[in-house]
Amino acid sequence: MADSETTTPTKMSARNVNVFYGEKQAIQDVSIDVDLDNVTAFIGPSGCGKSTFLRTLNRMNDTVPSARVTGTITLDGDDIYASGMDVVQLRARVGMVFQKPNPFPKSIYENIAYGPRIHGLASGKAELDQIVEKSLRRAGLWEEVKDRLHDSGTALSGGQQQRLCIGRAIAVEPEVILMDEPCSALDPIATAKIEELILDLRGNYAIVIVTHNMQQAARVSQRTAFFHLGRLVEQGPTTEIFTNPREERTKDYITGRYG
Ligand SMILES: Nc1ncnc2c1ncn2[C@@H]1O[C@H](COP(=O)(O)OP(=O)(O)OP(=O)(O)O)[C@@H](O)[C@H]1O
Repeated sequence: MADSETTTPTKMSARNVNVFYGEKQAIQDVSIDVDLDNVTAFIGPSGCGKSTFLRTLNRMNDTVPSARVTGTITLDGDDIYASGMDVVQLRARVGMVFQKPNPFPKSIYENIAYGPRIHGLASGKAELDQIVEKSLRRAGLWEEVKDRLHDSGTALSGGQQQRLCIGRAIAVEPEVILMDEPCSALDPIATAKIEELILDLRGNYAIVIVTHNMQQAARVSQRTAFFHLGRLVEQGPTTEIFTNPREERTKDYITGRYG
């Protein structure tokens, strides 16, 4: 199991959150806190709403015309659905890594430099170069790409592309990183590298990961939330959820009885 959870301040809070796609309700009355220094795993059977809920945390659901969110979600106490919220800024603070690596069809350097440039984080080329190096180092990719920064990001292997996407998220200095099944398109070696990276990043960012892989949830997370049919059934320290779940449905899922 991953290192035990630490008691850390809450970074994000969701209270009584519902999500609808048109008439269909995909998330029902979910309340959960995301801690600053822990990795939180969302697990549950396909279609239970993990991705939908994850996407409420940086308003990615805004991009789906039929989606509607009710309830309250806060980041450092501020309502992220408040009318004055700058969504571009929010998504820089709450970054996201997707299931399929999706680097821009640009150079490795540009993949990382783009965000800091548009957010005005660098005053010149030298500072931008530093941000690119620091982000690629943090993403565990620097040594592999430092001599070919101007090659296309899409020419990297799948695992390298995913680390590039993590580097791209890190480059704009996020506070929270949301990962939606970040390893599902990767082989076991590339997966192990991403898991190591998640453990390295822990403590610098609040991290939430959606995963279908129980072993992965156990390895990388300190908190686990189990979703079923759009509801949050149970949440708690990962060790407890995996060894001593309170709910029968959680036990059935983690022992592979359904899902
Ligand atoms: N854009 C959309 N429009 C309409 N319904 C959607 C949309 N996205 C998801 N849904 C529905 O919402 C429910 C939850 O889907 P979601 O993708 O969040 O589940 P999930 O637990 O992440 O599933 P999986 O593990 O298979 O990725 C499903 O019934 C799904 O069909």
